[in-house]
Amino acid sequence: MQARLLLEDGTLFIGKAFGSEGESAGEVVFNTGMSGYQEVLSDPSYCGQIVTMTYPLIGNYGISRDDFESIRPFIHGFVVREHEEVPSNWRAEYSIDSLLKEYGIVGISGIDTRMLTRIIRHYGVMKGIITTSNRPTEELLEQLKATRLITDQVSRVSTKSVYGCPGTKERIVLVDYGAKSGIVRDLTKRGCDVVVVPQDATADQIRRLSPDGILLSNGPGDPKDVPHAAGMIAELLGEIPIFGICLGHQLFALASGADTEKLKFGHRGGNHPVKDLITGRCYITSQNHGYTVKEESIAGTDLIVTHINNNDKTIEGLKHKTYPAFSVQYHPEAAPGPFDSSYLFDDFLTMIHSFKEQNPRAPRQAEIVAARGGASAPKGELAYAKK
Ligand SMILES: NC(=O)CC[C@H](N)C(=O)O
Repeated sequence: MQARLLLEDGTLFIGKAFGSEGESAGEVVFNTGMSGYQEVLSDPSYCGQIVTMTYPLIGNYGISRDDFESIRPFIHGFVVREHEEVPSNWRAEYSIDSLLKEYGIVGISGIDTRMLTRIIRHYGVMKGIITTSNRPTEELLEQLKATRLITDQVSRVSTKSVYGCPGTKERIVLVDYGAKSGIVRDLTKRGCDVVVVPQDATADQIRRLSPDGILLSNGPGDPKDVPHAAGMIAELLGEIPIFGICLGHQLFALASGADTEKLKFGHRGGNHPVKDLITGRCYITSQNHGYTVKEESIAGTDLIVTHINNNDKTIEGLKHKTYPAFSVQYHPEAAPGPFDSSYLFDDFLTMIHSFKEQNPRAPRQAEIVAARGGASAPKGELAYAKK
């Protein structure tokens, strides 16, 4: 069956349909990973986007039970050069075609993904629509131009209720803006007692869980579409150690008074070089983001830039001058991508331990709060107290 991919600028690609039949619009982005398509498909941060893989052969090792990064894929379409229907790998349980069909995701193969990627690199990310229908192209283009892309992705992908991944060590509240399983894996591997909370959890709800640390997860869309997050983060900053990843990093920056902006075509893939400005060392990182923290917005805040991207020099890491809080724009949990940055989870735990040593009362925040009838801890009570 034929499928078409039409871009907002009128460029039309004609290819073959795979996955589900139908029609789907989204923001067209590209990912440069040479493998890891299953993790890409199931990364909730792609909610609302049509993803094209620049690597030409996709599907050859199939889909396996263990490689999902969330409970289901949220992407709005999948574009590949060549799609392999018959996976050959001992871990494969079914094909990418079956996965897309199961979740109603429209795919298109057989198009020139190099041309598509060059268009996006040149003109920036834009809206697109994939269809298996026969509707006239002019009609589709009009519809696409009038289409407003969704902005409520975070509430679509976040958990609706609190759940735990029990452990015996540090209690980490993971705020789920669209968290990848890899983050939970990295925490539970270290023995952490992980409690996952919905994206709109309030500071008081989080305090009541007595966390030793808070992890702000990755997630889809524009950080400014999650305005309630900044208030929660600002309230807990200095009271409980915080680590932000990707969207979590952007939200931490906004909560600290910095600003974010959209990149022309983003960073998506497993080979982005990031420089640690403190040690001078370069790390190859896994990335998936379209927004970034504005460099000029850092001045006047209490943030320090710790990492930059070696390709375009954009901000990749931040830390707070006084409070126990840091964040990275990339993915230390990899999935897919290199594991070079997994040490950041150890750094987070080290930060938690030193904060505890300096603030022996800190783990009993919930009691302090309860004793005050739910009001937050008084300023100045902790060494890292807010100004
Ligand atoms: N993976 C992420 O968390 C992405 C963050 C944000 N949605 C962006 O595109 O920049």
